[in-house]
Amino acid sequence: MHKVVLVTGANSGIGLALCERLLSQNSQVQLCLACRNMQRAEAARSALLASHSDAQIELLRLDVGSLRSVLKAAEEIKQRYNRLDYLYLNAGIMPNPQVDFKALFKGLFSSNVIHMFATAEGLLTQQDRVNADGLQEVFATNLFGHFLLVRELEPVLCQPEHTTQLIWTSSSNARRSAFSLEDIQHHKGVEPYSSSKYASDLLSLALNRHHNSQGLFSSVICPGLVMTNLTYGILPSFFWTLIMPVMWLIRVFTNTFTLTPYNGAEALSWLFLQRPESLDPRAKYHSLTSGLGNNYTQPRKMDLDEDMSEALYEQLLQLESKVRKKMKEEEEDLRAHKEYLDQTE
Ligand SMILES: NC(=O)C1=CN([C@@H]2O[C@H](COP(=O)(O)OP(=O)(O)OC[C@H]3O[C@@H](n4cnc5c(N)ncnc54)[C@H](OP(=O)(O)O)[C@@H]3O)[C@@H](O)[C@H]2O)C=CC1
Ligand SMILES: CC(C)=CCC[C@@H](C)[C@H]1CC[C@H]2C3=C(CC[C@]12C)[C@@]1(C)CCC(=O)C[C@@H]1CC3
Repeated sequence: MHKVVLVTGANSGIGLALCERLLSQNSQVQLCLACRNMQRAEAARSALLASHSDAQIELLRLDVGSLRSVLKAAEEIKQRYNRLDYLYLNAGIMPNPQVDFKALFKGLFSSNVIHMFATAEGLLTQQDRVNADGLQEVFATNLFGHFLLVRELEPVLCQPEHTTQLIWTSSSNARRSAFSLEDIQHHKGVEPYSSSKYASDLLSLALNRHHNSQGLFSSVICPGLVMTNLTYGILPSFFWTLIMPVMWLIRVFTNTFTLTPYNGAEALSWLFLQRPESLDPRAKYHSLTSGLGNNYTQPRKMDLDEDMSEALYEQLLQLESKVRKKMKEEEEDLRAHKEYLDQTE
């Protein structure tokens, strides 16, 4: 039977490279590109069909940063497919990033320099905002929209007769100290990206605890530092091009500088080939590229706490009930308003 694979944020960067790699690995795979912009989704499909003319590629409108869009997309998925084999939770944003150049310069002369380049610890902050659903945008996009999608799709994902893999694109920037159970949306801090990625690591662990017995397995990957629209938002693309020789040199010391979307998608495509039961729920699977340009995947233990992951899971369930209630009330208000308008006409 053909494997059904859904990828969020599939129209560019690592998501698009993953689709390309999956089709090269298995031309029979049934791909669904879940994107918020249908024009970009069409362009991605055309690019994939140019190299894989017989590929089965469907498009789905999904804005993971909008609760209504997630619910609508989940309904559509349930109508289209009676099973999903892989759900790649890849869409992500890093709005208004700011590099601390002073810290970067200081770090260059410290013993921590490799760690700094690999994780961006102490180098990067972002400016978040509240979205139309009243949630912090980075949290809503990188974590909560995906969580709601998984919750809505549980009947399709949790089928004991076959396994499904959830695969989160996390980051080496995910850091415990950026995350707080008292502020899971990161209202107060300046590292919403790091917080949201650490939250995805915790959530993946909790999803395994709750759903492995139902055939659902969750993993997290880190693609390394990759040149994509996300990184072009941090520094302009011409700057990255200028410093490319320096980056190749740094790659000799830290294999996390994968640089191309193809290399960054290594761990995502490696996981496609693994038996989910054999994976370690406490490991992050890193895409790595050696100084000579060879790609490989390496699991590294994550700094996770079982109680913390359960507490986050509980909070997400509570937030889910709250937003569902709010959406229901809004729909009822709208219906009442329409009825009133009909009567007064
Ligand atoms: N590049 C890097 O160095 C690293 C990236 N990552 C992670 O990799 C993932 C992919 O990012 P990358 O390929 O680098 O960057 P890109 O910006 O190229 O890709 C991000 C993708 O997510 C989509 N997306 C963003 N917001 C939404 C939304 N609300 N609903 C649906 N889709 C959305 C984008 O769509 P659109 O084109 O419409 O904006 C795009 O397709 C992200 O989760 C990122 O955090 C992790 C570590 C390092
Ligand atoms: C000489 C040189 C390489 C300069 C660039 C300095 C910084 C802009 C980068 C150093 C480490 C990078 C990094 C990321 C962004 C750019 C850096 C801070 C990420 C945060 C991008 C998104 C991620 O998810 C993880 C990356 C870690 C490393």
